[in-house]
Amino acid sequence: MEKEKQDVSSPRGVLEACVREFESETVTPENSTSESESRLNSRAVSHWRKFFKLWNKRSIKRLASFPPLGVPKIPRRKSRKESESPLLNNIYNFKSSLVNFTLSELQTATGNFSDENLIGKGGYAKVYKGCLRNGQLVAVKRLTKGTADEKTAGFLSELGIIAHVDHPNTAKLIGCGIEGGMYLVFQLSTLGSLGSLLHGSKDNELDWSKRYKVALGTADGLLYLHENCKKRIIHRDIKADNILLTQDYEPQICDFGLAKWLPEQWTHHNVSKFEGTFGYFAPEYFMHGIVDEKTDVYSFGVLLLEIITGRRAVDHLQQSLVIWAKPLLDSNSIKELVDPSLGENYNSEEIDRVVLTASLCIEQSPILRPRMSQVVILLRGDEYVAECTKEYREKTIQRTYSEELLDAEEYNSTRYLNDLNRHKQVAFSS
Ligand SMILES: Nc1ncnc2c1ncn2[C@@H]1O[C@H](COP(=O)(O)OP(=O)(O)OP(=O)(O)O)[C@@H](O)[C@H]1O
Repeated sequence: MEKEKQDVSSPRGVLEACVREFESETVTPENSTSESESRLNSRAVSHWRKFFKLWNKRSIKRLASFPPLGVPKIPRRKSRKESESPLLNNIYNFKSSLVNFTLSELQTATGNFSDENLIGKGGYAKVYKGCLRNGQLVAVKRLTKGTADEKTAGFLSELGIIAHVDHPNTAKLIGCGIEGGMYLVFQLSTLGSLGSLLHGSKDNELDWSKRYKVALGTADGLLYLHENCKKRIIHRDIKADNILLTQDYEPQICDFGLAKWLPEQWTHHNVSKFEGTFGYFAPEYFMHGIVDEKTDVYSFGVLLLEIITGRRAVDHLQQSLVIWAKPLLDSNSIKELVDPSLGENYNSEEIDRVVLTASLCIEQSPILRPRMSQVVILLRGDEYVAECTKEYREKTIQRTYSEELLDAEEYNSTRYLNDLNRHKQVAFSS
């Protein structure tokens, strides 16, 4: 057991190293910047400890024989058909499988973009259900907002990212169209978005096992974007409306309109214009415009809270879910947190894991938030670790820019709540 504790490549080692790292980085009196921050940090460590206790209680024997942790291999999608547009091929390094649709093909598929086929409306686009000549069901995203230049920029930016993304938990782009407008054509996700199922008017279709599946799959998709995709991608708009569900409730991350590639050597990206969705913003994003992996982790934490509670990130009274949930998370009041429509029909071990993961992901200081590779371990627990392959790609733990900045700065919970309220006022004042 002692030997395993020392081994940072074992699952137990990874988690214990995290706890040790948190303890040494956060609660020593020398580097604690204020009393309140120290209290805040102790709370985060105690969240990790709670998780760890849970882990220890159930899996001590099996853990000893676990193989080192590996990242599952992602199957590559096979090519469908050569793109018909050499220009787009050259400029955007298109996947060879993407189709260039004519306007008349898209009109035929969507009943001339009829209202009956309108299945989604976002800030930038209208999305129509369609059926291609070969019978394939599609979602056609027609960019509607902004000047011609803004539409082109938005289209190219989303296309440039989504065309490089290929994972079971990301939306599947089939092709695009640039005749008579800007169109992106995706495989249809028949159940629509997680947001529409969680908050829609239909009877509750999402039992706990489906919600847990959605949480796991979304974490896998986001891990892929951050760490396993050809480019390092920050999504920047993770929310329930941007998680689509296939017929068997497999989640697919969609809407790469705000996504950013971060070159390896960049610590972070800075933005001056606020884009995204209020209620999901990480504090370092609205305070400093910082975009990196940890800003997505925060949004993912809010998404987990939505899944647990069935509440919106910001409700009709403009109350923030994070502010509502924080005291309940801190006191581990699971019964008060859980969506009343679930009753007691949930697996308490799974819900404990999801609640603790959410608590960590919404920590105001990015350094206290886990990375997506840690989130996947936290959410899946020992069942996942037991299935891990022998391959272990050791990665040096590099701190993200926002971790460095927030660590260096005194940022306590009173300031955080003040900032959150201030930004809420700004967001809703126009
Ligand atoms: N492939 C798809 N299958 C089914 N429904 C989809 C698909 N793609 C999008 N939708 C629906 O359309 C909605 C809007 O899509 P999307 O988020 O891509 O648009 P947007 O204008 O970029 O939105 P936002 O304002 O969030 O940026 C989604 O929430 C979803 O309900």
